[in-house]
Amino acid sequence: MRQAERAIFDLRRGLPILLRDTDRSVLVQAVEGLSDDALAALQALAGSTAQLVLSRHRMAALGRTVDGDAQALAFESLPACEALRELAWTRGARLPAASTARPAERCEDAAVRLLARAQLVPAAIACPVLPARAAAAAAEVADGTLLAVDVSEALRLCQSGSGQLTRVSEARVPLSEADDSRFILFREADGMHEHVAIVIGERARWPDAVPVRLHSSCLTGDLFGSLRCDCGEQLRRGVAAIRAQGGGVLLYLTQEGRGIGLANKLRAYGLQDEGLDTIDADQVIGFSKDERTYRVAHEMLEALGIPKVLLLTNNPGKVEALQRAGINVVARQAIYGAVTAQNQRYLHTKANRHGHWLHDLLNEQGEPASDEPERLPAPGRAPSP
Ligand SMILES: Nc1nc2c(ncn2[C@@H]2O[C@H](COP(=O)(O)OP(=O)(O)OP(=O)(O)O)[C@@H](O)[C@H]2O)c(=O)[nH]1
Ligand SMILES: [Zn+2]
Repeated sequence: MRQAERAIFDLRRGLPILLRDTDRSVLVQAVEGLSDDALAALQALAGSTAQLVLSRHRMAALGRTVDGDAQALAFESLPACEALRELAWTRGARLPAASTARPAERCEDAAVRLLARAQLVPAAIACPVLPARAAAAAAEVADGTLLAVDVSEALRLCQSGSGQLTRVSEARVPLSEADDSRFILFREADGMHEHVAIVIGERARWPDAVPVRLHSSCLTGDLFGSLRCDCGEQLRRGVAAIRAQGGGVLLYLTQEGRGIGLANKLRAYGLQDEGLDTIDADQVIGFSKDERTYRVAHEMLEALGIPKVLLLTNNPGKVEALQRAGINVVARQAIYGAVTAQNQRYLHTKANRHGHWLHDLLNEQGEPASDEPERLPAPGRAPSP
């Protein structure tokens, strides 16, 4: 999958890539960072008029419910870059009347998925390469100017991730809440994403069902104590709760902003300041309510030899994902941060629209009612809230 992984870097740099299917090739580029000159150059190389490809979440934000995961929009007269950007992620933008939408073909679909994986706004410019221009495009591929990627490979990367993790390095790192901790770093095959397992206490003293927390990174909350979310407190309380039970593991997953990346999370915060909730804000930028998968977490638990866990979370999705992957989640323990004036709305949205188990906390309006572990049904059956 090397070409597809390389494509992510090119897209992030604002370069075009060539996606190749069996019967067609399409030049694609991120709308984010696009200039009018780059757009003209792309169309000249392909010999075709560009289309705008948007995710179905963005289409929904534009008021269109559509089939499929992405739509390709054709215009009677192609808008300038600035207007394309507006269509890609500005709130309140309207589709021009003289535009037609059709379900994206494989290349266009892969373009949007690659952009999401690159943590850019999932909106692409796509120009099918006309037969008369195929030789010119091939020449750019041959001299290394343009990266060509097989569309099946790109789709595979986006669907399943980049394969095996490598355990890279480790060290003892005493923490204020757990002075007997080790950090073990894992790297994904794409070389881009790294995740850390914080192993707390002596393994011989761990409970049979190992206390585990999956924590998705949140720069603003974890590092700076942002009051907009509950992450920072959950992180520290998570370490302390694991320590208090004799030790276990906190997996610190590089999944900033529920997988949309910091740049997009800050865009989403701007939209929340205009009145949208956390889910609708992500949708305006083109994302689902949660872009995370927990395949990496499962692989890390396997690498560490942990088949049976007590999971510290309020998120039913995490329990389900680990159970589906074959980890025996025997119990679930609530892990709360404090409710503040600034994060109250966010927590209510998590409870009401994400289905997080936060109602006890929010009803209490203060300290949690209970953080006793709650036993879960055997895998295969849905856990009760
Ligand atoms: N997109 C987006 N992400 C956010 C926002 N606020 C916090 N996050 C991210 O949400 C994630 C929260 O991660 P976790 O605390 O692991 O997960 P959770 O789904 O809340 O589940 P538990 O804490 O285990 O109950 C982090 O990646 C944060 O960066 C927001 O307003 N928008
Ligand atoms: Zn946070």
